[in-house]
Amino acid sequence: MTSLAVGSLVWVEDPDIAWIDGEVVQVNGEDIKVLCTSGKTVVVKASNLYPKDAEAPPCGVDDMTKLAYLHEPGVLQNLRSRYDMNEIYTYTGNILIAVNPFRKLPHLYDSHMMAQYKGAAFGELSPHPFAVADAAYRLMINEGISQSILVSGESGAGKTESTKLLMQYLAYMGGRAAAEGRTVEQQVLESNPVLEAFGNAKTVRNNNSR
Ligand SMILES: Nc1ncnc2c1ncn2[C@@H]1O[C@H](COP(=O)(O)OP(=O)(O)OP(=O)(O)O)[C@@H](O)[C@H]1O
Repeated sequence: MTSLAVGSLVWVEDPDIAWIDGEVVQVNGEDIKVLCTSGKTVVVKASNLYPKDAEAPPCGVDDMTKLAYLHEPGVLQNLRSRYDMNEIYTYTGNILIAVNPFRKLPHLYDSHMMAQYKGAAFGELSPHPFAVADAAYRLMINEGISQSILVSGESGAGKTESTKLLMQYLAYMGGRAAAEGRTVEQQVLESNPVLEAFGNAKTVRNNNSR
């Protein structure tokens, strides 16, 4: 980190909460004394400090490319600010980051939401898996090229749930014709529990691991 002066706002690694913010109170060569917001004072090497953006909005930003500093504490702070307001999705450019809410948020995924994302320009509405699915669907239709959506994360992160949402949206867009009173969308989504019953198992990180 460059230009460390007394009064600079910084992030310091913390053994309990990963990162804590504080203010530089003394500079002694490479050794920097920081008064953390917890009230604790620590002495840290300058190379282990990260600048904190004093002007970052308290409610976070919906696309992390808007952050002044795209380092680990900055990214985690932004995701946390948004999560605290029940905003579980955040973009980094055209990548969607999902933070597992571990509770049901049905208002985020109803048919009204799907209708809103239909044809909306990417980035115009709040970050959402429906926006990613819509962009892929439109590229497939308009360019006639196969599309892939990569869903990655550790066990229990929410890959299966996110994939189901992507499937839900693609089935909504592509399968309107009703057969035997049920739409293709319903039929595709109803096959999920059967596949999960045979293909999933409980692990220490996830009750419904694939
Ligand atoms: N968007 C969400 N809304 C509500 N609950 C969620 C959401 N995403 C994940 N969860 C919860 O977290 C649990 C684990 O998520 P999920 O099965 O999708 O993880 P995974 O990344 O596929 O894990 P694994 O790699 O072990 O299969 C879900 O059973 C669900 O309870």
